[in-house]
Amino acid sequence: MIKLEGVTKVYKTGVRAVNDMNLNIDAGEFVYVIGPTGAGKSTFIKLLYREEKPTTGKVIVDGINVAKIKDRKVPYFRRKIGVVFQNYRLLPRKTVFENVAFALQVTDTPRRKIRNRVRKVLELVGLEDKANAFPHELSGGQQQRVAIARAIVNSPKVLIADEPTGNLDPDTSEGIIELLERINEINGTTVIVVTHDKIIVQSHKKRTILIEDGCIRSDSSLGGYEE
Ligand SMILES: Nc1ncnc2c1ncn2[C@@H]1O[C@H](COP(=O)(O)OP(=O)(O)OP(=O)(O)O)[C@@H](O)[C@H]1O
Repeated sequence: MIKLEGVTKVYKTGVRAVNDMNLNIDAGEFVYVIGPTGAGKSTFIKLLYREEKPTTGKVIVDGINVAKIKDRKVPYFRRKIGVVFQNYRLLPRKTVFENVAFALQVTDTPRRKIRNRVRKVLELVGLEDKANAFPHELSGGQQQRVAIARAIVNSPKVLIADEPTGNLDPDTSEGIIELLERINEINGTTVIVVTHDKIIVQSHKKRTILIEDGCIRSDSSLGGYEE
């Protein structure tokens, strides 16, 4: 589903954020990406959803060479990939329902279909009773669940979460990770989670990729990592 071939990213400032990276992630995998601050984790995932283009090398997502996508086709490509961030990034003046529906409205889906689909994903994330609430009326964990619902409403093939539990307490974090695992299992979505949370990585025993200085230092399918 995801393939990196000799990928290097050098920013205009001269910083080499990703350095000759090679990687394969199969459809349906659940992968943690860990590493110290500044290691290149965010750059790695930005390359996947074409927020950045590689300086050299190839990034292939679902058979598509990401750097070759024409600018006007980027929105179509992005429907294959749902992205969730640490700070939720919800629209503050829209309700939970509207925040999730928004992602479908831009795709011209009929209204009835939108309603049914949004209800279904809100049920999956456990927020069916919060459809009419505004983001500020929700806890951090609930806001992250809305962000996840929004990210999966278009049924993407890949779901990327960049520090999804960074602002949450341990119990709430565990709930978010369990939800991401459920989406992986139920929908077969390929899930990539960037995290600093050692407890989560050590306890969930999923494939774990350690990035340091823009390189993959270890890649363990058994989960966990060596310090
Ligand atoms: N737009 C940019 N322009 C120039 N340099 C950048 C840019 N974005 C990131 N960098 C640099 O690239 C390197 C890798 O950054 P990146 O954000 O990918 O690391 P990270 O592993 O996600 O870090 P953190 O865990 O702190 O989020 C860092 O040295 C950073 O300063």
